[in-house]
Order: sequence, then structure tokens, then C-alpha cells
Amino acid sequence: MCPARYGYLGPGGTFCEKAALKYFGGGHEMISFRTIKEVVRNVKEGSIEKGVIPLENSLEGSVNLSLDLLVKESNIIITGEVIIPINHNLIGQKGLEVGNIKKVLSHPQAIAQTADFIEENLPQAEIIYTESTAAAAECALKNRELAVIGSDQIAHLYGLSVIAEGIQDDDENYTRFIIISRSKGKFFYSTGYNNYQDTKKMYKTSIVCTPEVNKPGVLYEMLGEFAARKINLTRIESRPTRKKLGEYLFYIDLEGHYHDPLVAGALKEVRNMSGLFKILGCYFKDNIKEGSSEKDAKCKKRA
Ligand SMILES: O=C(O)C(=O)C[C@]1(C(=O)O)C=C[C@@H](O)C=C1
Repeated sequence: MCPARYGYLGPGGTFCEKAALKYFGGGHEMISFRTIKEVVRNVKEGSIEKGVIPLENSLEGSVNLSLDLLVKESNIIITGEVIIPINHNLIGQKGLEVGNIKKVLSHPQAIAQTADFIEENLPQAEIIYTESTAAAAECALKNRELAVIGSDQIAHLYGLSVIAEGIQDDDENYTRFIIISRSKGKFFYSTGYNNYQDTKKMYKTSIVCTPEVNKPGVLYEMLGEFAARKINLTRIESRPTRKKLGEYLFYIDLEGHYHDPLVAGALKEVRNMSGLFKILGCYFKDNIKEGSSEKDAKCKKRA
């Protein structure tokens, strides 16, 4: 049997690769793509079975491009999630000192997650955004005055040195990645499950919706459908519809399976109040285990 083909935001050494390995384990064909858009396109066109892209970070919030693509690409669904701790380092060629750094390169999320460090230690440096932390490391190979922000793995992989360790604004730094697949058809409601207490422990359902009419209290009414059924929401995020100023899409993640009658009932009501309504996916929950940040792991190793 051929190994499954999975894609992720690369090149090799990104946090996304780490997340993909945690989720899929070994023994698969792993293909790196240079942009999130390319990962999504390849899943959509069927050249890979699943793709892994970043969705949100505990310090910086959403990766807007990923949110937008989930709505734009109608045949893409979320089939899994994986959360990993993120530990950033300042990286450069051997012998590079902080005072000599002219440019700092990284993914916008990584730059934002280390904003305090940059402000305090690198006020002289020009900031350059790249498609990923590993793409930044490729550039550092060609220029001695250039530093990169990323994992210690990329330093190792690209033969670079770590100048400063653990430079994120807060030690508790996690990114949630989603696994995307090609949708096989419309989501349907059924009553396969009937114990919300069980499904809420195991599953998450993600939806996106926009109220059909813009009237006072409409969002309150929509969210009330979940509150009335004691359905726990784990996230709500708004993004412009990109059609009209002041009109928003609401991304909602909730605990429970959409086949659970309680969840299905709430979703039906919310759909009735919505213009656009899409179930983005229903998948197993990943949990952050206490003491699972990279820094904690390093401390344990040293002890
Ligand atoms: O550039 C990488 O290494 C990525 O995997 C992307 C990404 C992101 O988009 O959030 C992933 C984790 C970190 O939050 C920083 C960057």
C-alpha cells in the first residue's frame, strides 16, 4: 500500500512540520509547501490527502489567512487539530552578536510573539516578514548581519547558532494547527450520538456564520442558542465579510459533536438566523497538558 501523502507549511524545520509530525507520526510521505495558500490548494486539488496549517496562537491570536481560506474554499473541511508549545530563539551565523544585527527575519506571528525582546534588544534592526520561520533561516545562510526568529531545530537544521533562547513574550506560548481535508459532500444532521457530556469531552465542532439581518441583539440571540443548551464555546472570532464595511463573519468553535442532538438543535437554530452558515468541521479535541511548554520540558530534562 502507498504511504499517505500529507502536506504542511514548510520548508523543513517549521513549527508546522513539528505539529504535522506530532499529529500523523512517522511512516507517511510528508510534503512541504512554501505558503499556507499552497497547502490549501493542494488539498483542494487532491494532490495530498491532508494538510496542516496554523490557525491561532495563544499570544497573538488568529492567523487571518487561514481563517479566510476556510470560508473561501468551499470544499475544504477541518478534520483534526493539534496544539504544540512554541519556543522562539534568536538565531544567526556563528559569531554574530546582537549589536551587529542589521535585519531580523521571520514569520509575522513569530515576530509578534517576540515583540518585547525585539524592542528591548534590537531597536536598530529592520524587520522583514517571511512566509515561515524556516524560510527566514534560508536567508540567514547567505547574510552574516541577518538574524532569524524560530525554533532551535531550524538553527540545527540550517547549521546556524542560537544567540538568545526562549525569547517569546510569555513562556506559555502555544499554537493551534488544524488538519484540513477535501470535503466529501454536505454535512448532514443525524442523531448518532445522544450524550452531550461524552461528546463534549471528545469533540469540537467549528462553524462560521453571519447574521442574516443586522438588528440589535442578533448575535446575542444566536449565542443564546448555545447558552440555553449549556454548550461550551471554546472560541469566537470575527472577521470582516470583505463585502461591506461593518459586516462580519463569526467563527465559533464549540465542544461537542454535531451529530449530538443537543448540538444539532442549536446549529439548526443558528443556521435559521444566518445569511452565510458553514460547518467547518467536527474533529477530536487536542488538549494542552499542564507543564507541556517547551521550557518546562527543557527544565525537566536538565533536572
Ligand atoms: O513559520 C513557522 O515555523 C510556522 O509553522 C508558522 C507559524 C504561524 O503561522 O503561526 C507557526 C507557529 C508559530 O506561531 C509561528 C509561526
